[in-house]
Amino acid sequence: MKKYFDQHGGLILLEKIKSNQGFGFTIFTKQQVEQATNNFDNVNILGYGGQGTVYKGILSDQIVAIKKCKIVDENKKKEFGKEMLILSQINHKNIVKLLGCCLEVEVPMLVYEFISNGTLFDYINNKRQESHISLTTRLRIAQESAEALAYLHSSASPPIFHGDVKSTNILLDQNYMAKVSDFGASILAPTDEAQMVTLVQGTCGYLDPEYLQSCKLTDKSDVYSFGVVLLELVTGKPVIDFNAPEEEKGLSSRFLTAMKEKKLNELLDDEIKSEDNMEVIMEVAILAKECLNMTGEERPTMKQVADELERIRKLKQHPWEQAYHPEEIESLLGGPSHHIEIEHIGSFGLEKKAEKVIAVGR
Ligand SMILES: Nc1ncnc2c1ncn2[C@@H]1O[C@H](COP(=O)(O)OP(=O)(O)OP(=O)(O)O)[C@@H](O)[C@H]1O
Repeated sequence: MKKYFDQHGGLILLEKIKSNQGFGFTIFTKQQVEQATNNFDNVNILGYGGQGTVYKGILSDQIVAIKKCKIVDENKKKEFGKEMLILSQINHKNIVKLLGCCLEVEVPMLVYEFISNGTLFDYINNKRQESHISLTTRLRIAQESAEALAYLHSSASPPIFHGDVKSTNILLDQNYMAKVSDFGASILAPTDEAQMVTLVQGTCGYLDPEYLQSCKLTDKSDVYSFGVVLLELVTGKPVIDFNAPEEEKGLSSRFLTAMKEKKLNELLDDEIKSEDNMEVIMEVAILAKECLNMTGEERPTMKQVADELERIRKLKQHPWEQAYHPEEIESLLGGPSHHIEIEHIGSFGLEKKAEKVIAVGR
C-alpha cells in the first residue's frame, strides 16, 4: 500500500496539504473508501464511464462520489500527485469539487462532491421523468457550463483543457445548477512540444475534427465539443443517430446542413419551439455554428461563448431588444413566405462578430 502511495506522488501531496491548512483536500485511506462504499457494493454504483465506475459513498459525514478507474497510464503515475495538487485548487461554483483521493491502491481513486440530480444528458432526454424544460433553463445551464470551461481555460494555473466536454459530463445539483465534471480526460496544458499529447481521448460525436488530425488538444477543442452540447440543448436529439444514413449520423453535420438549407425548424426540440423563442434559438444556433467551425483558431474562446450566452439570456428576458424581425427569423428557420440569406462576416477570435441579414425578394 505504501508502495502505491509513493508511486503516485503521495508525499508531495501530503506535504502540500500539511503546509497549507484549509486546503480542503484530503488523502483518504483505502480502508476509508472501502467503508464508505460498503466494499464497493454494486448497490452504490452511480454510473459507468469510459474509464471506470463511480460509486456513491459517505466519507466524514459527507455524501461523495468515488471514481474507481480501471487502468492508469504508466507514464502518468508519477505525475498523479502533482495533477491532484492542481485539480484540487480548482474552485468554481459550476465545477464539481474534487474533495480528495486515495493513493494506496494500484489505480488511484478520486473523491468528488456528490451531485444529486443526474446529468444534463438525462435531463434533456427526460430520463428522470421531469416535465418540460424551458428555453430559459436550458440557456442558464449552457451559460453556467460555459463559465466553468472559461474558468478552466483562463483562470486555472496552469490552464486546464477539459478534453471530454459532453452532456453526460455536465451534472445538475439540487437546484439544477450546472456542475462540469470528469477531469479524467483533462490534460494540463502542455508547456512545451515534448509534453504534447499523443493519445486521442474524448467521445465520438463531440470530437474536434482538428484534434483528430493533430492529436493536439487545445482550448478550442473544448469549444467545439461545447458547440455540440448547445445543439443537444436546442434540438433534444442524440449526438449520433446510428440508424440515420451516413452523412446524417452526426448531429453537428445535420445541424450545419439544416442551417445552410434554412431548415433548422425541422431539427428543433418541440418543447421549446414556440414563436416567442425563435429569435433567441436562432442566436444560439449562430453561436453553435461559430463553435463548430472546422478551424479551431476561428472558433470563439469559451469566455466569448459565455459572454454571448449571457447576452442571449438578456435578450430572452427583454425581447423588445430584438435584433431581427420575427418574419425574417421565420424565413431563416424554413418558413414559407420569405427568402433570406445570412452573410456571416468576421469571427469572434479576430474581429467583433458581425451578422448581416439580407432580405431578398420582399
Ligand atoms: N460527482 C458526481 N455526483 C453524482 N454522480 C456522479 C458524479 N460523477 C459521476 N457521476 C455519475 O457516474 C456516471 C459515470 O461518470 P463518469 O464521469 O465516469 O462517466 P462519463 O462521463 O459518462 O464517461 P467518461 O468517463 O467516459 O467520460 C455519470 O454519468 C453520473 O451519472
